[in-house]
Amino acid sequence: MKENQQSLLLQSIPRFPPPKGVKLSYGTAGFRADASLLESTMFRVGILAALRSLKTGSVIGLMITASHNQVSDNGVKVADPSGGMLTQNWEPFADDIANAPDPHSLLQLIIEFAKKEEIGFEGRQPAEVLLGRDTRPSGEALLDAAKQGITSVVGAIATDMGVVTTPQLHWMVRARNRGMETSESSYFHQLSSSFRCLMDLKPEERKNNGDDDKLVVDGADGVGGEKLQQFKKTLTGLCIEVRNQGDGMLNEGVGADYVQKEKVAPRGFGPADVGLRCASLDGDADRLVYFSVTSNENNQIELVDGDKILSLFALFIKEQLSILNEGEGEKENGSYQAHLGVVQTAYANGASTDYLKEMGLEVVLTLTGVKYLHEKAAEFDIGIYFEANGHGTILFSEAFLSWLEATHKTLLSTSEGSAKQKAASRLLAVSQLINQAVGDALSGVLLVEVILQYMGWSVHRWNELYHDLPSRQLKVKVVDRSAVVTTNAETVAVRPIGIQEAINAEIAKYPRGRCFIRPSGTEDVVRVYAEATTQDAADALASSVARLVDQCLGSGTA
Ligand SMILES: CC(=O)N[C@H]1[C@@H](OP(=O)(O)O)O[C@H](CO)[C@@H](O)[C@@H]1O
Ligand SMILES: [Mg+2]
Repeated sequence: MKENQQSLLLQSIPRFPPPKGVKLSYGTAGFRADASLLESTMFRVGILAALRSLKTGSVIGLMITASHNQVSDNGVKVADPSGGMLTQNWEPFADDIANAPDPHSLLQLIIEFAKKEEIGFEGRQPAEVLLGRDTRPSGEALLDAAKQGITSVVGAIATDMGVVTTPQLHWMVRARNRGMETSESSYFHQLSSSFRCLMDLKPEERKNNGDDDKLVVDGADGVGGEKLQQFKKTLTGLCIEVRNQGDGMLNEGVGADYVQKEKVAPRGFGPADVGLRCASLDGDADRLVYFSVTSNENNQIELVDGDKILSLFALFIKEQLSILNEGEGEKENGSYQAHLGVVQTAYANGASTDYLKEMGLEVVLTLTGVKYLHEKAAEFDIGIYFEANGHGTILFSEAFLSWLEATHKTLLSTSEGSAKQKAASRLLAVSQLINQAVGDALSGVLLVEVILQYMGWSVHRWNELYHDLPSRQLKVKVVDRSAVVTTNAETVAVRPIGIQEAINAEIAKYPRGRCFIRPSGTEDVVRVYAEATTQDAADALASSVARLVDQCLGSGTA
């Protein structure tokens, strides 16, 4: 590393001393902590993002958000050139620099890493990082720290995209690296035009449905609510009312995480909404769940979670593929047997996995965290991934898309208006609508809505696809959550020694019981998940295992 670069870093590094006695980890989805602890982390991740840009010769994203966490928390995640999550190979470097205790050791780590990764600082195009943040009040100061980190790499450019959803920033990074326009309006334009195209391809008899059929969306009092309120004005054929647009406290009794975990209606929804089709976004709008208020009391809901969204998408895609392949002998006529697969985690409801397998789909389980699901889904021609909490998307391989585009062109010239041509158009429109970089609640909501209209289904009909096994999730606050170590896609705890045997003894008491624990990567808690044949049994199993965790490691249930 040249001297001018070293001295630039040495000038800026001391301005952001790390907090004392705090160990930070890149975790499930970037660094997260109380916002007051994060200035030095932002600055350092800014440096990392600029280095990543130099290494890849591409634009990189840096998003400041703590998603579903309480408003006083904040966090940061990095988007790679494809718009996906930062390559996992760089996570150890992120952990090391975030925790480097003094300027000298930080500089040393950067010099060594740049050498190992063969990052040249001169003679190439300068680094560029696109920055975004959610609506958290701490975001502005943290953005400034990140910018200073970026610009302490010689020549690096920090481009502020303002307050955006996480998926918008990922989309912009991807678009920019493909030579496309990166503005918010181009993002909205892509979503609305592909949505329009899918609406126009509805079966004739369903063409007039939908206009007076309202969807009510809980915006979590975050950035997603604001954006949807703005975006919905440009949509026709869909009536959306947005509540919790940002006047109330972010994520406080609202949002997809709250609705999915507590299984109750969010703030602002009540008896007057019984039976309506409702949806909830999370704090940075990368998660989406649907629900419908079922009773006048206790805010009870029918929850339609990420597993059901995945099932709906899988059904639709499978149907379009079979229309497209109808009557085509394998390998004849250029037909392409697309490899369709779905990816879930251990939190997926057991009934959903059974349902998807019965549909003849290949189902893969990965660790919790989009970075794992996305990677796996990218191995298919069409890979659909969803976490039960509503984070997911549909990935189309380049090879499949090229085939689809060519086939569509041929069909347009030979049999315009045929069922096959329409199926090809629909699949192409889905690939434009659904975010290819990361799960996106705004594009997700549009795809769900258009598929429901295509099928002529109500939210209740959709929810009847299969019946969820009753489940319960709890959090346990412990002294050190890293004391829990898991294996087998997080379903077996190998540490603390003996705890898994005790959990197994509890599980054995319940028919079809399933339960596992794992340390959260976003909150300072151990999570407990339990499933059984009745809600009481799931609740009892979760509580007894939470007690075990507490006795073994902890200090009271969160
Ligand atoms: C059980 C659960 O919902 N876990 C969530 C949560 O991670 P944890 O590591 O469990 O805190 O936040 C992640 C980021 O949003 C999300 O990917 C993941 O699914
Ligand atoms: Mg989120």
